Parts: sequence; C-alpha cells; structure tokens
Amino acid sequence: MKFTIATIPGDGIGPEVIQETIKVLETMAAIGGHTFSYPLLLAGGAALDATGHPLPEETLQTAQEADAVLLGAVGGPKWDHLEGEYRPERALLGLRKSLGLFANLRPAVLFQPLKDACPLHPATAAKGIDIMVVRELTGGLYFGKQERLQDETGGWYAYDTMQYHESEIRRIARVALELAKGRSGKVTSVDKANILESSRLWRKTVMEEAAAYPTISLDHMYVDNASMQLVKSPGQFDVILTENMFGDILSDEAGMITGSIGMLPSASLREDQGGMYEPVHGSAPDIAGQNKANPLATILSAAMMLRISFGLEAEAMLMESAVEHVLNQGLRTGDIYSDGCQLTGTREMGAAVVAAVKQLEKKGA
Ligand SMILES: NC(=O)C1=CN([C@@H]2O[C@H](COP(=O)(O)OP(=O)(O)OC[C@H]3O[C@@H](n4cnc5c(N)ncnc54)[C@H](O)[C@@H]3O)[C@@H](O)[C@H]2O)C=CC1
Ligand SMILES: CC(C)CC(=O)C(=O)O
Ligand SMILES: [Mg+2]
Repeated sequence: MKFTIATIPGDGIGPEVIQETIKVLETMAAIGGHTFSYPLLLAGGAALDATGHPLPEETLQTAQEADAVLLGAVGGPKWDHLEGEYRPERALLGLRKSLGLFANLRPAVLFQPLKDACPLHPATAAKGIDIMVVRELTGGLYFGKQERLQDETGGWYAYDTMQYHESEIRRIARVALELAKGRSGKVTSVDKANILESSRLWRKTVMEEAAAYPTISLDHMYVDNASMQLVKSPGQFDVILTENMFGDILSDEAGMITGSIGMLPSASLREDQGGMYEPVHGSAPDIAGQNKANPLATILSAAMMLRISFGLEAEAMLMESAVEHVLNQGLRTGDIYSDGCQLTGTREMGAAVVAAVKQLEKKGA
C-alpha cells in the first residue's frame, strides 16, 4: 500500500528523532511491501527562519492532503522573544485546529524492562501501568480569546479564556468512552468543577454521554487531586478524559511515572481517524544537537500512525515489540538510563530498533 506522510521535523531535537523514525518506517515499508513517501515540511522556528511565518500555507496544504502527519517538535529559546501568531508553538495549534484534530490520545505505558528505573513504589511498577490520556485538543484555554492590555494606571494586565461548547465535550467524551470499552472499562473524567464554570458544564455533559455506556464505570476527579493520585497510585487509572490544558500537564506527569517523557507517543485525531502523530515532549533545547534525545516516543507515535490511520496493525505491533526488544537488551538513552544498562545515543537507538525489527520479523514474531 502507498501512503503519504507529511513530515514536519521542526526544531531542537525534532529533526533528530524524526530522522530515526523514518529509518524505522522505511524498514517497515520494505518488510510489508508498502511505499511511504515523506514530503518534508517546515513549521515552527525553522519555518520562521526560512519564510517569516511559523506555519506556511504550503505546510498546511500538504498536511491536509497527506494520509497522515508526523511531527517532531517546535519551539526553542531562539524564538522566545516573539509574540502572538509569530510564536513557533502557534504552528502546532494552527495545525491541530485546521486539521480538526480534536482528540489527543496519549498512552502512558510502563515498559516492563523500565520498571527498575521507574521511581515508583516497586509493587505498582511490577503490576504495570497502562493509562490512556484522552485530551481535548482544539478547545479550552489554548484556543480561547486572550489579550494583553493596559489598565488606567498604565500597568499591564492580561487574560486567557477557557471556553467549551457542549458539542465539543460530547465528542471527546464519546472517544474516551468508546476506548474504555476495549480496555478495563473505567473512565476518570478530570476537571475543576468545584470552581470553573466550563468544568461544571464538562462534568454534566460527560455524565449525560456516559449514560449511553452502561458497562463503563465513570468517575470524576478534580485536577489537583488527579495530579497527586497519578503519582501516588497510577494503577487506579485506565482512561483519563480531560480538557486541553489539564491533559497537557497530566500527560507530562504520566511520562515520569512510566520512565521518561522521551517514551510517550501521541495521536491527534479527527472523526475519520486521519491524524497527526507526534511525541508528547517538546524540542528539548537543552539536549538538542548532541545525539542525546530518546527517539522512542516518536517511533512509538509512528507505530500508532500505522495502526490508526493506515490500518497496519501487524506492522504497528512489530514496531512496538522492537522497542520492547531494545529495552530488554539494556539499551538506554540518558533519560531512561539506570545502573547496569548501556548508555546509547539517538542514532544508535534508532539503528537498534531497525535491527530489532528485522530480527523479530525473521523469527516471525
Ligand atoms: N509538541 C511540541 O512541539 C512541544 C513544544 N514545546 C516547546 O519545546 C521547547 C522546550 O520546552 P520544555 O518545556 O523544555 O519541554 P521539553 O519536553 O522540550 O523538555 C522537557 C525536559 O524533558 C527532556 N526531554 C524531552 N524530550 C526528550 C527526549 N526525547 N529524550 C530525552 N529527554 C527529553 C528535555 O531534555 C528537558 O529536560 C519550548 O519552546 C516549548 O514551547 C513544548 C512541548 C511540546
Ligand atoms: C504548544 C503546546 C500546547 C504543546 C504542548 O505542550 C503539548 O501539546 O503537549
Ligand atoms: Mg505538553
């Protein structure tokens, strides 16, 4: 089969992790007899430098026409002085909104070889952690009206607006409830309904949607407690359903309880399962250009792309098994390193996954 993957390396470690992911995808293409093409597109700081705008029209158009989008990360200190639509991170929001990607799936799974490196209570780590964060991605605080103004004293003030339409809550709630059917059947909706009006509507609407899913158990948690519970006993969570900013924060936290944010993939989807696939992490300027970035989050995001947007389940499973295999071999980038393991670089980790894919395929795994 032929697929066009609009590929946006972006900034910082983005190009490094994308390069390794393409190597793995090319290996998958050779094995499965598929043809993947990767039109390389500019967004974020790289696009600002080249074109003066973080999200060039050509990028948007090619992304809209492609079978899926694969993105590294955008942003970095070089562009931190910029304001408004010129901020590189705006490119990401622009892509999500224009492509209608309202559902962000962020699986946080503790790979068993990492459980010793996991800073959790050993009993929880041993039982495993498998959480699916379902984050609303095109509404809430990141898309509400925002402004910086001067008051009568000449001092500055600013505001951001958290706004949700019932229809936006219903459609993301259905995504979470449907996903829970194929898992252990529990949805925890996270909000701040003791104080925010948008959260009160969120809770009421989620309860109404859940009424059509009698086999799913739904509970509600305030976001402050949820962030504590996630550290205290992550095993209690199955599907976490939440709004845009809460999901952004909780998924980074979920990264640490499963080893590292460098392990967390994500899929941003619209109703027809078309989507953009990107690691949960950002451009990590502190380690960019040093062959230190963990490419596994992006490789796992590409596996999600094969499964969800291309329907290539066997290939997706092979990629995920290859990741588990290299971890079992003891290979670790710095973010997941622990004593007794072998410290490795971005390129070496990518090459190890390619080798593992070939080896597992030969064995018929
Ligand atoms: N999706 C995107 O494009 C995102 C972009 N950003 C942007 O990225 C820039 C840096 O943001 P930060 O808040 O520092 O978050 P970050 O996720 O880039 O980095 C946070 C910490 O995690 C580490 N880290 C992240 N990814 C890693 C990987 N693959 N392997 C090993 N270590 C990794 C970094 O070295 C750093 O210590 C900012 O400009 C921010 O706006 C932030 C989050 C998401
Ligand atoms: C620009 C930010 C909203 C990106 C981010 O942190 C995320 O989506 O996780
Ligand atoms: Mg984030």
